[in-house]
Amino acid sequence: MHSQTTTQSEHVNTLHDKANQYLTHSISDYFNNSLRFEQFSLNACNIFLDYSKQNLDENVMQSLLGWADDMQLNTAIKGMFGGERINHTEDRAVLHSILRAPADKQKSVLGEQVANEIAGANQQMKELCQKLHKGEYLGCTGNAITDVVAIGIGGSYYGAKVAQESLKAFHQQSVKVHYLANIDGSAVAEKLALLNPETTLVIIISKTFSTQETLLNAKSARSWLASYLTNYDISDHFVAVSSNITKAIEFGVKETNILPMWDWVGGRFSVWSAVGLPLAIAIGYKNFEQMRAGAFQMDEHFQNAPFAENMPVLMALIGIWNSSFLGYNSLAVLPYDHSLRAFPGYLQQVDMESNGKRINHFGDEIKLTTAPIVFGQEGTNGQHAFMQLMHQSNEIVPADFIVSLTSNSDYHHHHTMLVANCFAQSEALMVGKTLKQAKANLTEQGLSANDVERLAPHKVMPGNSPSNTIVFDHFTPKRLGAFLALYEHKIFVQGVMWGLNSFDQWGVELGKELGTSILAVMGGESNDTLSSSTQNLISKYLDKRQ
Ligand SMILES: O=P(O)(O)OC[C@H]1O[C@H](O)[C@H](O)[C@@H](O)[C@@H]1O
Repeated sequence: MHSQTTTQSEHVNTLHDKANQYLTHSISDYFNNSLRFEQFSLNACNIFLDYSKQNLDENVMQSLLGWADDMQLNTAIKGMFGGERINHTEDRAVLHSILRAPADKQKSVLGEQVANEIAGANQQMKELCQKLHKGEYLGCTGNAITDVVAIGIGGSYYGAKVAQESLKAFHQQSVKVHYLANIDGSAVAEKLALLNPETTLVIIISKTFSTQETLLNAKSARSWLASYLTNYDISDHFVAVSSNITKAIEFGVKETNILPMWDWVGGRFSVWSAVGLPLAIAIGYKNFEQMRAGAFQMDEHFQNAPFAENMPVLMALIGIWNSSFLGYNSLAVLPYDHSLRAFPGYLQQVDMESNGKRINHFGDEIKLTTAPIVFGQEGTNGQHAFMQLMHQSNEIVPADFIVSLTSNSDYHHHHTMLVANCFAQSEALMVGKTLKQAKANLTEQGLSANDVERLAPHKVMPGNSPSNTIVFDHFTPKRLGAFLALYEHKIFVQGVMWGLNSFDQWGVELGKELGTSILAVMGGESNDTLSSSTQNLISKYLDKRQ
């Protein structure tokens, strides 16, 4: 399916030529066209995208869309949804989206047997949720489970965590769901101190069941349970979600308490599978299904809307224009919504772990800048921190402002101020402030001519920073599903355009390997391949080790 490299398209050269000219184009000037906002915004699945504050026009869009055709984006989309093994370095299909599709679609793509496995896993999730909510899941001392600790990291953590926080209004009161991801012992101690072992269920989530952090945290949780519940069989306090059933059983999880995963669901896209179990427990299985339904709605939009009106495709092309052509190598993700405060962290994994690569399908270096450095924080906190750099440094940082029109709380006047700040920031980043304006402001404030001259340059803001504003009414499970799928597909499209495999993560694997080797050195093994810096740091640690 990979018929050509990114740079073989003539549109790429055209876009490079255009970029030089657009770099000095004022975004504000696009608004001389009174239809700018109408023409550069769209609605899909109850999510509204305003991209009128981007530094592009119809001309650039046409080249980007032409390039998408050259890269056979349409075929690539069909390939992914149809179950082609597009993750070619691991020889796997990429089918997280099938988990949110109706059963007949699952059957036609995966066959009857796997479709039945999916249905079985869903049934298992549903029953477990119901049992917990009714207080019928009992711990070994006969008390009902009241708390669930989900142990997992990366994709086996972030999706469920971010969705659970976003959907607070839908939380079930009967069971509290907690997460443990970091390997730091302080995190473990803090979490376990809140819990009663008699009424705690531990869900170990690991696709491979070999991730160091997850296994160590799970072992510590097991010791904690065992030390309190001596003389009891604690196996009912464990549930596992994994594609490695053997290892989960070896750990001590009952086979009937293991929910499956499949190799065609990538970790960072796995919240739609049983990896979403803690989330389903937190919000109820019906709401979890609604979230899948929302994502399916976005899947349908993505597969059927013409590219010029296709939200994930447009967001992908805009992002590529910014990073690969205009040379803006970062993306600030700024949710003006407290419930989405974990979203920047989640997106860091989904985006950077997917597209933070420089080699194309043919094994050659990609001649374009690929994934941006994604960072962000909830508004307005970010305004009092890194946004200074966005206004006045010599970096241009494109931004995604994400804002809910309705408040999640009764403090409506807070919400008005929050939204006002969001709109003010995107406007200020675009408009900036000229030297002339800065001087006029200072003169108005009554400063002496000398002070006006001295201070004015410090008050200048270059402006012209592009941004998207993504707007929705408050989150429902369905809308959140659509929103998460929007970013998933955006990232997929970007991978196709850059000609890279968005679904492996060899860089992360190297860290895991070295982590294991260094742990062995700390345990007494010698390893002369390590640098003297690392050897000495290990010695320093060993000198102090308690
Ligand atoms: O689910 P696990 O096998 O424990 O993997 C957890 C995580 O490990 C690594 O960080 C991978 O890069 C992630 O994509 C994955 O989600």
